[in-house]
Amino acid sequence: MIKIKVPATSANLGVGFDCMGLAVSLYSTASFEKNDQPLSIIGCEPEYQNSDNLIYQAFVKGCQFLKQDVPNVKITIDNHIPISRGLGSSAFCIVAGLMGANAWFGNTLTKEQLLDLATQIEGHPDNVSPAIYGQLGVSFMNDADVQTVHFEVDPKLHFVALIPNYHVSTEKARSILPTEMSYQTAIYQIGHAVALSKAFELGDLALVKTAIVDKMHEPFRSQLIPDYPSAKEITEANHGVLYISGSGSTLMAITKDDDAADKIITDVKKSFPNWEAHHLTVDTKGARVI
Ligand SMILES: Nc1ncnc2c1ncn2[C@@H]1O[C@H](COP(=O)(O)OP(=O)(O)O)[C@@H](O)[C@H]1O
Ligand SMILES: N[C@@H](CCOP(=O)(O)O)C(=O)O
Repeated sequence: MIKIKVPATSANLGVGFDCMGLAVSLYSTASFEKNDQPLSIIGCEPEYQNSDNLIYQAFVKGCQFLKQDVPNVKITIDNHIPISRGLGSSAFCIVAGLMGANAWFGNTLTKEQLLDLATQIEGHPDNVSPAIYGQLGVSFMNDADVQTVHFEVDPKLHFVALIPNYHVSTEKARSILPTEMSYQTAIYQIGHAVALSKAFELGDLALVKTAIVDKMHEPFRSQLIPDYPSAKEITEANHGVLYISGSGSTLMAITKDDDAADKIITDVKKSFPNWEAHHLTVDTKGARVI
C-alpha cells in the first residue's frame, strides 16, 4: 500500500494573491492499493466516491503523464483538512493523487514536474507549491513553467486557523473579484508582497502587520465572511494580525507568542462556539510518502 501525507496550506497571505502560500501542521492522508474493480473510494462523502473525485482525477493525470495504464485502485482518505474553508483541501487531493501515481510507478517524477502538473489541475500554484515543498512558497508562472522559491518562516510567528462553521467556495470567491486593477494598486501590491516575504523570514510581526494589508481580493472577499469584522477585532485586541486564508472562510491569525495565540482561540470560541480553531506551526517538509 502507498500512503501519502499532505499538509494543509494557507494561500495568498494577504497581498500574495495566487502567488504566496504557507504549509501548516494540519494533515490529511490518502492511501492507494490494488483493487479487484476499477475504483473504490472510502473516507469521504458519498458525493465524492466516484471517478470525479479530485484525488482520483489527479491519480489518472499522473498515470497518463507517466504513459501508464490507469490501474484498478482502492483509495482510502483520512481527511483532517476542512473542505472549502481556504485551507487547501483541493491542493491536498491533487498532490496526493499525483504522488500516489508517481509512487505506484517507481517515483520517477521530480518535485518540479509534480508542481507543474499540480498547477495545471489547480489553475494557480500558491497552494500546491507549499503542499509539495512545505514552508512559505512564492511562485510565479511563465506560460506552463512554474517556478517557486521558498522562505523559512521564523518560528517566533504563531498561526491560528479560525475556521467558521460555513464554507466559501473558491469558485464563487474568484468570481466576485474585479477583472482589472490600476498601476497604482499593482505597485502597492508588489512592494508589500516582497516586504511581507522578508517579514516572515525575520519573524517581524510589526512589518507583517503593515505589509500584509491587501487591496486586490480581501476587500471584496471579506463581504462573503460575515464574521470577518468580529474575528479581526478579537485578533487585534490580542496584538495579532488577521488575513483571509486562501479564498476563505478560514481567517488566519498571526501572533508573536503562544499565550496570545491561545487567548485568540479562547476569545473566538466564546463568540463562535461552533467554529474550529487550531494553533498551527509551519510545516517544513511538504507532502511525503509515509
Ligand atoms: N477529502 C476530500 N474528498 C473528496 N474531495 C475533496 C476532498 N477535499 C477536497 N475535495 C475536493 O476539493 C473541493 C474543494 O476545493 P476548494 O473549493 O478549492 O476548497 P479548499 O479551500 O478547501 O481548497 C471539493 O469540492 C472537492 O471536489
Ligand atoms: N489563490 C487562490 C487560493 C485558493 O485557496 P483555497 O485554499 O481556498 O483553495 C484564491 O484565493 O482563489
